[in-house]
Amino acid sequence: MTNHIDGNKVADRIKAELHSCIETLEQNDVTPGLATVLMSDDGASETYVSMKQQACDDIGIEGFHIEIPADAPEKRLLQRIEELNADPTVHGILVQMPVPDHVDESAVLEQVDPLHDVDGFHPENVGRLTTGNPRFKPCTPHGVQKLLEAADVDTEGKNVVIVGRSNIVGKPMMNLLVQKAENGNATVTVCHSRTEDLAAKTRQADIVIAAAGVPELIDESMLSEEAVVIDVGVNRVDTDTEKGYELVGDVEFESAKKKAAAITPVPGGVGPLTISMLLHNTIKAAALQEDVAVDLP
Ligand SMILES: Nc1nc(=O)c2c([nH]1)NC[C@@H]1CN(c3ccc(C(=O)N[C@@H](CCC(=O)O)C(=O)O)cc3)C=[N+]21
Repeated sequence: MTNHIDGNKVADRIKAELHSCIETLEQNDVTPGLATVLMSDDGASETYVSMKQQACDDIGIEGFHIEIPADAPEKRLLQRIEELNADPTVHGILVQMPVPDHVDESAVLEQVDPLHDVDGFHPENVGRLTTGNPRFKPCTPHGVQKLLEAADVDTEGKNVVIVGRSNIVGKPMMNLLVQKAENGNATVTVCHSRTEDLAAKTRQADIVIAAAGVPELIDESMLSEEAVVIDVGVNRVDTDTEKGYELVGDVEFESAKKKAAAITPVPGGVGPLTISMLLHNTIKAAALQEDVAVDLP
């Protein structure tokens, strides 16, 4: 019987656990603040940013939403980030990716003060993650760990195949899973667009984490019996429905669920955890900057 892992349920539990941290901060006259910066014409980015701001409202984090025209010069974005770094009411800063082609992504990520970098994308925070002493775990990979934990899937000694090598999911996911730590200690293979015979690799996996951004790339034929399947895909496929698109994962869900011991859906799987772990990192940033001890879940 396949275990359908309910991301919304796990995300709601984590948000409930975060409430006590917010109360501790309030008792110390601290209101955590998260600034989201959007410089994009992409509809998906607007959706995600509004979801993040809504989640902040729900939990009591003060949200600041900044929009910069997609055709503005790069220096306008860099200057705005500099102002946010210096704003005492802002503890977390997230610049929604992707940024426009004319903007240097690395320059943007390095402009965010590492103590405000709630994505965990700043090189200093990537370095701390890879050396096993993370300040901020990137939200989606950390959310995947929370889903595996909730599904009682132990990663120790398991063969994990990550499909995708992005800086925001694949690579940090690999780093978290190889660490000598709880929810780590796995043997990890990272596959990507140049991998030969992908199916041969994924069929060896106890756990498959699909984060390639390719709609329905993984199907039943590519899985071992009782594999655990985590679908990180958030692909918008155009349809003639009212919404104009449907959200499709990197896994062909109806096919994969025939073989998987546990599987996450899209939507309703990893996405909600990305949001919850962003709230987690924002609370951690406020606690660090304001020197308040909180007991994070
Ligand atoms: N600096 C930065 N940090 C990010 O964390 C970041 C980013 N840029 N750029 C884009 C990706 C994507 N991302 C998602 C967040 C929530 C859902 C989510 O909650 N999705 C819902 C469905 C939402 C819908 O209906 O479209 C679900 O899967 O249930 C999905 C994707 C964060 N990202």
